[in-house]
Amino acid sequence: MKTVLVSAVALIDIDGRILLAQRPEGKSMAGLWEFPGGKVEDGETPEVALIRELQEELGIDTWASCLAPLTFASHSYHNFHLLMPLFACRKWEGTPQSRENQTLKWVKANDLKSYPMPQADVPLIPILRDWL
Ligand SMILES: Nc1nc2c([nH]c(=O)n2[C@@H]2O[C@H](COP(=O)(O)OP(=O)(O)OP(=O)(O)O)[C@@H](O)[C@H]2O)c(=O)[nH]1
Repeated sequence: MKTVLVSAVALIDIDGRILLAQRPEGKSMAGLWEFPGGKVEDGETPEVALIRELQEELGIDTWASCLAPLTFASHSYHNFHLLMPLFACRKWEGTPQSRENQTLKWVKANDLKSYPMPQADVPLIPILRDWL
C-alpha cells in the first residue's frame, strides 16, 4: 500500500481555539472536519508544503519558524496509508478565509469531539486538548 505524506496544522488563535475546515461535497470524506493542510509534493518539505497550502486554502502567510511539531497520525485507509505530521501554529499574517469551498470554524479544544473528523485524526484530539 502506498504511504501518502500529508502535512497538517492546528492553527491556534488568541483564545486557544483551533481552526477546522469541513471537506466539501463531492470529495472523499465529504462533510468531515479536518486540519488545514494537504499532500506534500515532490521536492517539498512538510513545512514548505504547509506554507503553500495555507496560502492556497486560507489566504494566510506563515513561516517555518512558526510551525512547531506537535504530533502525527499514521493510519491505514482502504486505499492508502496516511502519514500526517501535525504542526501547531499561533502566528500568521492575514485572516483565514475559505478559498476552496470549505466551511471554516474556530473550535474550542473541549468541543473538538463534537466535530466528526477523518479516522486518522481521532487519536490526535486528546493529544491536542492535553497540550493546549
Ligand atoms: N488536510 C488534511 N487532510 C487529512 C486530514 N485527515 C486525513 O485523513 N486527511 C486526508 O489526507 C489527504 C489530504 O489530501 P489533500 O487535502 O491534499 O487533497 P484532497 O483532499 O483533494 O485529496 P483527495 O481528494 O485525494 O482525498 C486526504 O485524503 C484527506 O482525507 C486532516 O486533518 N487534514
